[in-house]
Amino acid sequence: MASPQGSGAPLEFGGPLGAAALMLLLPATMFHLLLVARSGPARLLGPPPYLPGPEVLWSPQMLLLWFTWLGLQAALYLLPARKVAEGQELKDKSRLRYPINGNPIYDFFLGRELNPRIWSFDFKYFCELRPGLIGWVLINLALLMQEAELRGSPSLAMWLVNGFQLLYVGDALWHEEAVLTTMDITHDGFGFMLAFGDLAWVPFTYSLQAQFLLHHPQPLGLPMASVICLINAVGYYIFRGANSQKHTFRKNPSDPRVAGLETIPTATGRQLLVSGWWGVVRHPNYLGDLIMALAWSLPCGVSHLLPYFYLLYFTSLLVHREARDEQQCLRKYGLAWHEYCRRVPYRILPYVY
Ligand SMILES: NC(=O)C1=CN([C@@H]2O[C@H](COP(=O)(O)OP(=O)(O)OC[C@H]3O[C@@H](n4cnc5c(N)ncnc54)[C@H](OP(=O)(O)O)[C@@H]3O)[C@@H](O)[C@H]2O)C=CC1
Ligand SMILES: CC(C)CCC[C@@H](C)[C@H]1CC=C2C3=C(CC[C@@]21C)[C@@]1(C)CC[C@H](O)C(C)(C)[C@@H]1CC3
Repeated sequence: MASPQGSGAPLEFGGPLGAAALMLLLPATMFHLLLVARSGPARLLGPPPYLPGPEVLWSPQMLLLWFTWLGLQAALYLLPARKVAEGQELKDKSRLRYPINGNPIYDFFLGRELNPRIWSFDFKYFCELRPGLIGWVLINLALLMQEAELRGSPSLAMWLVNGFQLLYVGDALWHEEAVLTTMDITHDGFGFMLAFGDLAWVPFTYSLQAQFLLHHPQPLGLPMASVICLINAVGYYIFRGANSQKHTFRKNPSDPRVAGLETIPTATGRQLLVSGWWGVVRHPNYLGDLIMALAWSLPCGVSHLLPYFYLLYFTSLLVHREARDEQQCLRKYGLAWHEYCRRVPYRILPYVY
C-alpha cells in the first residue's frame, strides 16, 4: 500500500485548514439541502426551515439497515464470478513509506493510503462504484414510487430525472474497468473525502432533484421534455465518447478505433491524444458530464435554485479537479504538456474556458 502523495508534494484542498473546513461544511450542506428540499419554499439560501432533533438523526434500525446494505454490496463485490482487470502501475512501484509527523487533519481528509485493502477487498474501489451509486438509484426509485402513491402516477419530470440518472449509474457500472484510470483511484487516498463522498454525498445530494420533485411537483410538457432528452443525449454522447476514447487509447494505442488519432510523444514513453475528443478541449469528458448535469436539473423548472445545486457544485468540483489534474500532468509530462496546452488551449468549454 502506498501513500497518495510524496512527502514533498504541494498540499491540495487548501491544506489542513481547507480540509478541516470541508469536513464540517460537507455534512452540514448535505443536511441543509435535504431539509430545504422538503420544505415548502425550498429556498437554497438562508437558514434551514427547522432543525431535526437527535431522535430523528439516530436510529439503531437505520444503522442496521445501512450496515446490511454495505454488507450486501460487499458480499456481491466478493463474488468470484467477475473479470479481473489490471490497474495502472503506481508511481512508487509498491515501495512502502513510513510517514513521520504527518498532518493528521489533512491526511484524514485526503487519506493516507492510496489503495487500502484487506486481501483482495479494495475499500476505495468498492465504495466508489457500488453502495453509493446504486443507493442513489434506489433512493430515486423510492421517491418515484412515493410520488406515484401520493399523486396516482409519477410525473414526467420524475421519470426523466430517474431515467437520466439510471443511465449515468448504469453506464458507470457497465464501464466499471474505466474507473481504474480516474484520479480517485490513481491519485487520491481513501480518506474522509471519498468515504463520505461515495457513501453519503452521492446517494443523498445527487438524488436532490427527485427529492425536490416529490415535494414540489412541476408541470412539464412533451416538447420541453424532448428538448431536455436531447440535451442529456448530447451530454452523454460527449461524456462516453471522450472517456472511452482515452480508456481505449491508454489500454492499447494501436487499437484500430484510436490508432488514427494524432498524438504528442512524452518523455515518459506515454503519448497524449491531440485529436479526436481530446483535441477539442483538454477535458471533453467534463464537458459532457456538465451538459448532463444541466439536463438533470431542467425537469425541475426554473422557479427554484435548489435543483440546480448539483450543477453548481459539480461545476466547481470539475473546475477544481481540472486544475489539480493539470498540475499532475505538468509534473508527469513537463514540456509535452505545455505543447498539448498550446495546441488545445481550452480546458472544458471551447472558446470560453
Ligand atoms: N459525477 C461525479 O460526481 C463525478 C464525475 N467525474 C467524471 O469522472 C470521469 C473521470 O474524471 P477524472 O478522473 O477527473 O479524470 P480523467 O478521466 O479526465 O483523466 C485525467 C487523466 O487523463 C490523462 N489524459 C489527460 N489528457 C490526455 C490526453 N490528451 N490524452 C491521453 N490521456 C490524457 C492523464 O492521465 P494519464 O496520462 O496518466 O493517463 C490525466 O491525468 C470524468 O468523466 C468526470 O466527468 C469526476 C468527478 C466527479
Ligand atoms: C464530498 C466532496 C464534495 C467531493 C466528493 C467527490 C466524490 C463524490 C466524487 C469524486 C469523483 C467521483 C466519481 C464518481 C462519483 C462521484 C465521485 C466519487 C463516478 C463514480 C460517477 C460515475 C461516473 O461514470 C464515473 C466516471 C465512474 C465517476 C468517477 C468519479
